[in-house]
Amino acid sequence: MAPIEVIDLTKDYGSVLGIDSITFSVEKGEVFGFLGPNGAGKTTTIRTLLGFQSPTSGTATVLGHDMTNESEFLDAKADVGYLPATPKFDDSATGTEILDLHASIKGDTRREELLERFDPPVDRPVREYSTGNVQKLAIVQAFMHDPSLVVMDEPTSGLDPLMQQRFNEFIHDEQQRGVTVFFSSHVLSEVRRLCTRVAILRDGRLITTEPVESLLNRSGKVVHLRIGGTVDQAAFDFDGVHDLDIRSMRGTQVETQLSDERDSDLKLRVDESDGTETVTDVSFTFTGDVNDLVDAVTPYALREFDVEEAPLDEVFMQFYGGEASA
Ligand SMILES: Nc1ncnc2c1ncn2[C@@H]1O[C@H](COP(=O)(O)OP(=O)(O)OP(=O)(O)O)[C@@H](O)[C@H]1O
Repeated sequence: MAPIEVIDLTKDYGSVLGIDSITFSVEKGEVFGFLGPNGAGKTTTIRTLLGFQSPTSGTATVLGHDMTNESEFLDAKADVGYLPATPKFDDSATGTEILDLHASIKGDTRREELLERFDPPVDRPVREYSTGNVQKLAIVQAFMHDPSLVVMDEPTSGLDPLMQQRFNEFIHDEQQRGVTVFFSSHVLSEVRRLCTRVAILRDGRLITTEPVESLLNRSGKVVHLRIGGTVDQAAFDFDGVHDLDIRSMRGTQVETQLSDERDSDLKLRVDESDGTETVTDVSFTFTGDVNDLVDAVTPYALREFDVEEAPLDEVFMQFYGGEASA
C-alpha cells in the first residue's frame, strides 16, 4: 500500500467546503508537492491526513493506518515527521529541552547528525530564537526519529536562501534514502527542484495530479532565434508553433555572449556580426517535434538559438487561474 492514500476526502466547515472529495496517493520515495492558491484547502488536507481533525467523509490512510481512527493514528504517527508552516514551541524551554521531550515520545536516532546540519542554538530558550532558528529546530524535531514519511507545510518559508538550499539538498538526500515526502509550497522554484509529482488544488478540488516534467512539457518550450537576414513566415508555419513573433532589424549590433543563465536552458550565440547586417528575431512557444524545429532552422544563418522551459509561474497560473482543466 502507498504511504499516503486519500479517497474522496471531504471536509465541510459548515460555511465553506475546505476540501471537496479529493482522491490521490503518494508512492514510497516520492517527493510530492501539494500546491494551490490561498484558501485552496492545502492545510485542511494536511491536518486531516495527520489526524488533527476528522473529515466529513472519505478516507485518509497513512502508512497503512486509517487516520480517522484514533488508535490507528497513534501507530502511524510514530513513523511520521511533521513540519508545520509556523512551528510553535514552549518558548520558555531551550531547544535541547524541546528535543528531549520529543525524543522521549518518538526517539532521536538522528538528532546529532541533524543538529550538525542545521545548527539551531539549542542551549538558548526558544523565545530568543529568530524565525529561521525556530524553523531549524522544527526541522531537527521532524526528522530526528528517522521517519519513513514526512509531511511539511511550506517548509522553507522562514529560511534564508542559504538555509533553503541546504534544506533542499537535505530533502534530496532523504529521497535517496527512500523517505517519502509530502509538502505544500508556494515556492515554485523549490517545487521544480524537489518534486517528482505535484497535485494542484483550487477551491477545495483537485485540479490535476501529475509529474512536474509532464506539466512543463505540456506547456512547451519557449524558443528564441536570431537569424542573419530575413525570414519567410511560412517557414515557421508547422505543427507545435504557437504565438509566433517575427521582427527584422537593420544595423543592429548583435549581442555576443556564450553564457548560460539557467541550467535547464540551451543558449547558443554565434559572433559573426559586423554590426550593420539585417537580423531577424523569431520567437514562439513550441510543443511539437524537435526534428521539425531543427529542419525549419537549418536553412538559416543562426546568430542565436535559445530554448527555455516555459516560465514555471505561467504554467502554474494556468491552473491557479482556472484556464486549464485536468
Ligand atoms: N477551522 C476552520 N473553520 C472554518 N473554515 C475554515 C477553517 N479552516 C480553513 N477554513 C476554510 O477552508 C478553506 C481552505 O482553507 P485552508 O487553510 O485549508 O487553505 P490553504 O490552501 O492551506 O491556504 P493558504 O495557502 O492560505 O494557507 C478556506 O476557505 C478557509 O477559509
